Amino acid sequence: MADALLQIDDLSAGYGEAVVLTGISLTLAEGRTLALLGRNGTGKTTLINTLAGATRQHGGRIVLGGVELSRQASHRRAAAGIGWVPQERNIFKSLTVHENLTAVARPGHWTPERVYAMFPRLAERKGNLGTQLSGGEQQMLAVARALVLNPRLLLLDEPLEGLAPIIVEELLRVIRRITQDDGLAAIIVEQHPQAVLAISDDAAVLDQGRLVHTARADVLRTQPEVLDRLLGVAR
Ligand SMILES: Nc1ncnc2c1ncn2[C@@H]1O[C@H](COP(=O)(O)OP(=O)(O)OP(=O)(O)O)[C@@H](O)[C@H]1O
Repeated sequence: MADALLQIDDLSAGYGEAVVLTGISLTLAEGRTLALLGRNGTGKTTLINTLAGATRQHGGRIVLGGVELSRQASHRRAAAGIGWVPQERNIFKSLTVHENLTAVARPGHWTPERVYAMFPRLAERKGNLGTQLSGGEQQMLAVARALVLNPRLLLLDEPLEGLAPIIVEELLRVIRRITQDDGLAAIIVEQHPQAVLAISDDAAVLDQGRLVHTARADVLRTQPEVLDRLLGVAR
């Protein structure tokens, strides 16, 4: 696809000499959300980390908005438009919420004020240190921090993991707004498919480091037998 925002061609990557991902080819158009699914240990995090520049790429190409990212360091990828929310959240715990945002903010649509409007809980906790936040608030801050980078592509690695149901609802609502109303492209990794398929346009399933299925999210949602075969869950 000539006008794809993200183009991945025949990617292989892993850790040191170990190859985890093989032959991954995928495109994502501007403004679309991709649900990246797969059983435990199939390479979802490795793919996200590879896009963010945190693994060893063994072959293939990653192109974002016409810029080849493959050999670029993580900070250059952030400048090129990758907003990464890693599984471990990685907020600066010794800084306040506000300092976490201002430390990384880049000019653009997403200012700290706009982010606070989206996450009223963070606005209330502006002066609190990272250590004083609940798990859900830390996750919101991790998403907020990626947003103020004003990325072209947001990478969310299991953003709902370990959170209370009420926080899950709140985060899903915000992620939906960011991706659907504001048109930011995103890749969301999740173990539990239904919630993420409901807010995604496209879906891709990994198995043993390979891409084994791509579909429209709304179609895959209605195919419990396919979900069961690919993920071992029908819900
Ligand atoms: N730092 C690392 N060094 C070496 N191997 C790793 C490392 N991280 C992950 N792996 C291996 O890479 C493979 C894919 O792991 P990955 O975390 O990408 O899977 P995943 O689909 O995200 O799983 P999960 O849902 O459990 O997080 C696994 O076999 C794992 O053991």
